[in-house]
Amino acid sequence: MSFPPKSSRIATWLWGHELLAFENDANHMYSTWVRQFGPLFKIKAALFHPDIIIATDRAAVRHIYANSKTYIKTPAFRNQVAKILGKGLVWAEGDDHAFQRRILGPAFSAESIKGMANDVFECAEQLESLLVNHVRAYGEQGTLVNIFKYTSIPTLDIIGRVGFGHDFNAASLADFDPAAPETDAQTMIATWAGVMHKAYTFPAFLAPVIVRAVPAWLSARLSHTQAQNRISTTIARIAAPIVSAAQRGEHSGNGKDILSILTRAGKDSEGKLREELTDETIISNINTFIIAGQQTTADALNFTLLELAQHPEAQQKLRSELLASESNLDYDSVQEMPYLDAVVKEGLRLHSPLPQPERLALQDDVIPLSTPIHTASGEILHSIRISKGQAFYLPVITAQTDPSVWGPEAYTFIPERWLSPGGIPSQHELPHGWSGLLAFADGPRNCIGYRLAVMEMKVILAVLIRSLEFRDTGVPVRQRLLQTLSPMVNGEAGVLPLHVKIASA
Ligand code: HEM
Repeated sequence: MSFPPKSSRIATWLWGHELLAFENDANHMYSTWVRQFGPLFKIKAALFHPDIIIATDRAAVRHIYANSKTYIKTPAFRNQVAKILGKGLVWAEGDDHAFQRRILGPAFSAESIKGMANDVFECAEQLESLLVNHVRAYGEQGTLVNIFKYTSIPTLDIIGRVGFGHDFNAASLADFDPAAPETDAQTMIATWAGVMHKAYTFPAFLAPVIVRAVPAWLSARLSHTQAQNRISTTIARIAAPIVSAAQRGEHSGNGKDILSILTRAGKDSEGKLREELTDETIISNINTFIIAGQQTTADALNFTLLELAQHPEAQQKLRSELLASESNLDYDSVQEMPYLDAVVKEGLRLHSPLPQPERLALQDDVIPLSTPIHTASGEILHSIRISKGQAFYLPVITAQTDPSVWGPEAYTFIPERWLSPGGIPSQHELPHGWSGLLAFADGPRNCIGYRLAVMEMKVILAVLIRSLEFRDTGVPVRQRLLQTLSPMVNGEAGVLPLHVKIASA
């Protein structure tokens, strides 16, 4: 298997190829190397760790995701997850994961998500009025807005409401001092911002590299882990009494939130809550949904709004589709809008918020390949043997922008490609995953919240684009992997300036 060159500039003896990948935009180096070495190659890991396989080969990725009991999340990652999210769905492996997934599944079915639509619309409309009022104060020409500060408002409010019937009242996030947060929502977002602002520094590169090399007790002392812990402490404090009430059958939600569905689905044949469904499991999962579902969806919205600002013709086309709708916007009308659907898919293709899932092989295995490897001795390999302990990175944006699959305009935002016959590669050229993408991963551990995420994106974009116009400022925006995919401007993380004005019909 090939390696990128080992010149000291590219692979240093101490940091392998990992530092270079970390310093560049998310997946950028992997995309460069895929063009040179094909969709499966090895990189040198930092601190003398064994080499890591980078895989975007669709048969290999499908095999890895499908065999989730053989390819697990790395122990270092799970240690962090246990402390930050608790021992919920993201942390669980094997039979425990299968149990949790079975119990939680009904809360994320198509029908359950439809039942959450009113909450999603209300939160989206609240953001719409907030922005409209803000922008209107500047008259017709509108004003510059750091949209990054606004997209977390509906995504946090939605997950609070549909998660456990709690209102975070996140509107105050539009204007607050992160050094002196006053509400739970402000504490959580300020903590997240603190983590993100450090996440592109060298210590942040070092943290996971050290975590995989040292025992769990030491990793827990890293400030990085401790900061994230503050988010889960806040969530646990809010969630604990609500969960206890739900366990007693006294939860006052509207019956359509995840907690209500979970406590209904988690009852045994005698109507008693199954004992495996402890308060701790439920609180860990509420925590998991808030952290896994809030910033990811906000990131997807940030970058899709940036693309729409940079492609005014696409934005106008979307607005025309929204305004042409004869009925008021509701769950059904939003589902039926083809251009909106194409915009969401194109946004997630180019800007997947979790662009680098990783896995570790628990046993020796043979992995099938869709692109055969030609060895130096002239052999053609249609599969590769790997050994127990082999680590993998599965770069999502690299796979979804590979010009050998998506063509010469692979990196360009073209929603129309999803609407014209032959506009996207044929099914056998695409990975197995939602809409032929890997944005929500694949297999038994795919994103359980994908339907909710897609509905949130559709509703929030629909509500914003019908009344506001977003324009690019021309400032270069980088997309760095800082826990999730984050915009960075002039070296500052969490900044995405867009010019916003009231839309003319
Ligand atoms: C655009 C938004 C989102 C994206 C792109 C996204 C992406 C992903 C990806 C790639 C994974 C697999 C990670 C891995 O296995 O390494 C994942 C897992 C997960 N996601 Fe999402 N997600 C989004 C929104 C949400 C939402 C809204 C929720 C819940 C409310 C959620 C909850 C979860 C959970 C619980 C898992 C773990 C599933 C399991 O291991 O069985 N996500 N997500």
